[in-house]
Amino acid sequence: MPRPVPAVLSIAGSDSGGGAGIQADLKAFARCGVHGMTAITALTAQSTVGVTGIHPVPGEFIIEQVRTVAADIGVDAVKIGMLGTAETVRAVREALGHIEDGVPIVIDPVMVAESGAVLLDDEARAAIVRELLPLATVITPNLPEARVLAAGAERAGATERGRDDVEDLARALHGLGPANVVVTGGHRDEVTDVFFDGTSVTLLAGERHPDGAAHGSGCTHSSALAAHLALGFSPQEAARAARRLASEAVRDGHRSIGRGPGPVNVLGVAVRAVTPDRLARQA
Ligand SMILES: Nc1ncnc2c1ncn2[C@@H]1O[C@H](COP(=O)(O)OP(=O)(O)O)[C@@H](O)[C@H]1O
Ligand SMILES: Cc1ncc(COP(=O)(O)O)c(N)n1
Repeated sequence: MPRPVPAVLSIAGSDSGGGAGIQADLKAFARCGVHGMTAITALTAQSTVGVTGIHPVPGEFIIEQVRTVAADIGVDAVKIGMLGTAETVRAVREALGHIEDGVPIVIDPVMVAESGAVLLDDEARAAIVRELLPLATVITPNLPEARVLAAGAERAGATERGRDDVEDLARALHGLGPANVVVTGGHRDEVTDVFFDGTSVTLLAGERHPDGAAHGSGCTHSSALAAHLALGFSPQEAARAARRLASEAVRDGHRSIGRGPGPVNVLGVAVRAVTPDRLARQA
């Protein structure tokens, strides 16, 4: 029987502060109207201020999480976020073998949290490039992540040189094997996402919300993108929709939750808590 709504799987880390990672992904899936599923790669003890600990999930158990949901529910798109270690990358590569060929895969090569904490070691970065990027339908690095990945590409002889221009960066990253590249714009003044499909570059412009809250913006973006692919949108249309949703989530974000960069709020004004006061007023 066809699923009543698409089912989208996030393979990513948990953010105990509720702003990024798996927690952001499930909120983005709910906002997009798809059924969200999770295979957790690592637990982080994390707040808006920093990460105090990382507890990787054993590779075998990452594979088991994916195998279990794929066998019963099925998977219409995958989003991959924080991986942390090379062992985790290898496990995720194996886990993808339990998902049908042709299911779209979005990879957000998470390296550093908004708070500055490092979430990926060097060996893992090389493993992502080698094992996962060639499988991706879309990769969604932010500008610093794109620079790091492209530098690796140059060392491997995959690109020619000098990569400060974002469009050139997107082209260089396409050379690593993904079908499409989005370099997200949160770290640039004009906040324009750069989309490259191997033939042409499209600039996905939009409003900048300088006073918003951006912890979780990248996770929200890549999850919304995966959800839109599952819903049948083209990669470019999905990237446009994801940019809009992420930007609104930053705009509606909670600046005063925590002492660091506050969490995005992808559910926006649609969700208002039912407080005893509000309930009494309605009665
Ligand atoms: N201040 C902002 N105003 C509007 N959109 C933003 C803002 N910051 C990030 N975005 C959008 O959120 C998405 C994630 O971008 P980015 O912040 O670059 O990712 P990351 O969280 O991985 O650093 C992109 O679509 C980007 O354009
Ligand atoms: C578990 C986990 N995954 C990803 C991020 C990056 O999120 P962002 O760059 O949007 O702050 C994070 N901080 N924690």
